[in-house]
Parts: sequence; C-alpha cells; structure tokens
Amino acid sequence: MTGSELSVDGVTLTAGARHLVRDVSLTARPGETIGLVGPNGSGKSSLLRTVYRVLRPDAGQVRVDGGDAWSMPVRHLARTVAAVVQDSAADFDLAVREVVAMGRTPHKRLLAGDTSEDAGVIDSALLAVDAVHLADRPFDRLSGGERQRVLIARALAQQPTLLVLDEPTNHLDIRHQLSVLGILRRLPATVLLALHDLNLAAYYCDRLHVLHDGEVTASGPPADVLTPRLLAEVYGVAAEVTTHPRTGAPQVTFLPEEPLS
Ligand SMILES: Nc1ncnc2c1ncn2[C@@H]1O[C@H](COP(=O)(O)OP(=O)(O)OP(=O)(O)O)[C@@H](O)[C@H]1O
Repeated sequence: MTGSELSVDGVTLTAGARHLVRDVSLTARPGETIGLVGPNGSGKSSLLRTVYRVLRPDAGQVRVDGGDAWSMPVRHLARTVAAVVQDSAADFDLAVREVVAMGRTPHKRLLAGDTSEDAGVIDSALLAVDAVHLADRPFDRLSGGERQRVLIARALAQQPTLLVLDEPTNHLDIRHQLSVLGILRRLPATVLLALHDLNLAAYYCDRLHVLHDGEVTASGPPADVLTPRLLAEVYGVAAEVTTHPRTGAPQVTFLPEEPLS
C-alpha cells in the first residue's frame, strides 16, 4: 500500500444560498496524516464529502494523484479512496467479519469468493483495531465504539491509498483512540481526518488545516497553527499552548472563563 497525493483546489460547496465550504485549498502529500480541525458547523464533514465523492463541489477541483476525483471510474475510486464517516447508518444484518470483508469488494471480480490473501487482509484489519474477538458477533449488536472500530477495519481491508475519516475517534475509549490514531499515522496511505480533540490532532498529524465558517483560516504543522491567538479567534476560548516535555508535541490547555470556586 502506498500513499496518494491529494489536492483540493478552490473547492466551494453551497446548499441553496448558503456556503458550506468556500474556496478551500489544501494538499496532502503521499503518506502524510492531515488533520482538519474547526468548530461545530465549520464545514469539515462537508469538505470531506467532496473528497470521497458524495457532494460534488460547485466550484473547484479535488484531485487524487493528479486526476479529477469526480471523473474517476467508480471502481478505480473504490480501490483508491476509503471513507469512514460519522454515524453511518450501517445497520448491517451481518457478522463483523462479513462487514470487514466488504472492504475487499473493489479488489475482486463480481461474485468472486475470498482468497487466502483476502482472508489474511481481513484478519490483519481485525487485529489492528483490536476486534478479533468480535469477528463472529452480529455487527448491529455491537457498542458504538466497537462498531466504529469495525468500520475502520473495513476501511483498512480496502487497502486504499487515501483514507478519509470523519471523527474516527468518536465513541472510542482513550486506549482505542490512541491505538487507532497510531495505526492511521503509521499507514503508508495518505490520511485526511477531521478531529475535534486538538491535543490528539497535534500529536498524530503532520499538518493541520483549520476551518472556520467554511474557510481555511490556518494551515501548517501543529506547532505553527495551534496558537492561543488562533484558538481565541476560531473557537472563542482562552488557551495556553506549551510543548509537552516528553512528546515534544504542542499541548493545549483550555482556560475556563471563570474559576470553579
Ligand atoms: N445539506 C445541507 N444543507 C444545508 N446546510 C447544511 C447541509 N449540510 C450541512 N449543512 C450546514 O453546513 C454547515 C457545515 O456543516 P458540517 O457538517 O460540514 O460541519 P462540521 O465542521 O463537520 O461540524 P461538526 O463539528 O459539528 O461535525 C453547518 O452549519 C451545517 O448545518
């Protein structure tokens, strides 16, 4: 598995008279982990939808390895881009292993069964998200965090070169948040993910893009982007940013408006 080059050039997305995303440009180089951060309603999910081809931009272009993502044959797109979306309505009447096996579909001929290679990829994906013990359980009876891990395993089994994830740590306990983000960071694939937790974004992402009211207001390495000034402007909160003495990553401490006592 290698990484794709992603280039979002001047993408604008509207709904009626509203701009959900306005003239957004960003890049992800092969193998980079790129974080999209910003307040609720700032346009993160909408922008991601233009990348994994659910919402067509009104203007601008999404290019993957130089080709227009919106002109690619569907099968080629499915072999290239995998998406893990928020609260997907995935009430599959399937066992967990079958859900993960769906990730292999773009690599197979119609109605072909699983090869031993497919089985190995599925096993590795289940192991990566700590879900081997769930393999035979019905997907629709899992907890929110277990489902999320299985959907991430399905995306890993797809072996994409570009992985797009909307709040992948949603529902996950802290151990699984750290392990999933560690796995994503180490993948050779290029990863674009929306995250709310700025400290996790700072630690695991090579670069961040900050969205505010549908526009990118800052881009760069986390230490350059996550400044008290930007956090005040974009989120309207006071914060202190230090460099963590052990991880070397920026660490954001939010300062409540009023002391508790
Ligand atoms: N189909 C739609 N029609 C109209 N408005 C929409 C539509 N989809 C999203 N919006 C609005 O667009 C804005 C951006 O939404 P989006 O879901 O992209 O934000 P977000 O940054 O992902 O937010 P969150 O952090 O809450 O998940 C919001 O104000 C939302 O209400």
